[in-house]
Amino acid sequence: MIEVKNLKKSFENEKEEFHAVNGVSFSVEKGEIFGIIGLSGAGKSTLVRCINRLEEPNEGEVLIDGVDILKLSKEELLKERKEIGMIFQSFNLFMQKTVAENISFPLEISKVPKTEIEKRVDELLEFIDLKEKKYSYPAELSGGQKQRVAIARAIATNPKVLLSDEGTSALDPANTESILSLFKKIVTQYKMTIIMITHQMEVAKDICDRIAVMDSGKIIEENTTEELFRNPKNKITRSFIKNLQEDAIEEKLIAEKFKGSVYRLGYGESTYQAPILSRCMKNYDVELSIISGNVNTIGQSSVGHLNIEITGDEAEKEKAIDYLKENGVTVEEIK
Ligand SMILES: Nc1ncnc2c1ncn2[C@@H]1O[C@H](COP(=O)(O)OP(=O)(O)OP(=O)(O)O)[C@@H](O)[C@H]1O
Repeated sequence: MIEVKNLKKSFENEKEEFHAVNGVSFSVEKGEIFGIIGLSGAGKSTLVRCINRLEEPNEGEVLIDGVDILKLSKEELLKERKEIGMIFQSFNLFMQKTVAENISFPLEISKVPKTEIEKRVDELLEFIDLKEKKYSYPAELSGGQKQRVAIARAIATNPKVLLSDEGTSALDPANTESILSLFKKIVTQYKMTIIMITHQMEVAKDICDRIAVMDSGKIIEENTTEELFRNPKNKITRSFIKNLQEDAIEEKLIAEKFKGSVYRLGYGESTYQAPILSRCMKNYDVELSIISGNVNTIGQSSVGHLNIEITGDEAEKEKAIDYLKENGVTVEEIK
């Protein structure tokens, strides 16, 4: 069980003290997936980094099965960190190491015997379904595959808790889905506890047992996912849920209104500035109508989606879709 009590972390800005985490308390049971959702700047990353002391809190307690992480000496903390795995939005893999070497790293630090390391690495590769990439380098992997390796590395020492700091935010919907399934597998197979922070309600809603909403360094609402959706009390919570419902309404309207095939295109940093759609229309005998779309800035990168209707001959449509996919756009058929 993890208990966070009255956690505080402030930063000295030019003139005054800024309270990034301002008296946060919550507890998470073993085997639970606990989501912390909030807008940019709410203090989510700082909070989660205080849990494993990547950031030193000013005040409070972080108890993992009764052990207060904040009271540990540097040496004791190094040992206890084995109990806390963490993954990041940007994967943070060692680029000069192979997949197997990345996963071995925490085991080597923990002085696990070589033969045991080899066995554990193979077991983890099987678990994340990436056996064939054992000797590949991170640069040779897709974003989703990189995050699976980062997860294997984070859980290699069989920690009690896995912290995810926007672990799916850089991924397209299909890869997000596969990472969320992996989270579920970690909880059922290894009985770990997961604390995940996200700014996306659609990510939290399908997987979290309970969700806490954070704003200005405080938890402003906390409930089981079902209850939070049924009866959101705070304005910010309601706006997270409303956006989600608007997406669902939009998709229903699209299905009713448009005669042709409708697709949802997902694009990221490498694709959103390129004139892929206009080239697609030039190269193939199809018409593309934009229905709706958006761009979100996540950290340094921009990701977004476009809903489009494609009309034209079936064979041409297929070629156009292949062209989009070849150019790094994810294509999901809505109707
Ligand atoms: N090292 C630091 N020094 C000064 N201020 C900081 C530091 N780290 C974070 N902050 C501030 O604390 C606040 C909370 O930041 P934090 O990264 O925890 O928010 P967040 O909810 O994770 O947002 P995002 O999703 O954009 O990362 C922000 O206003 C940020 O500018």
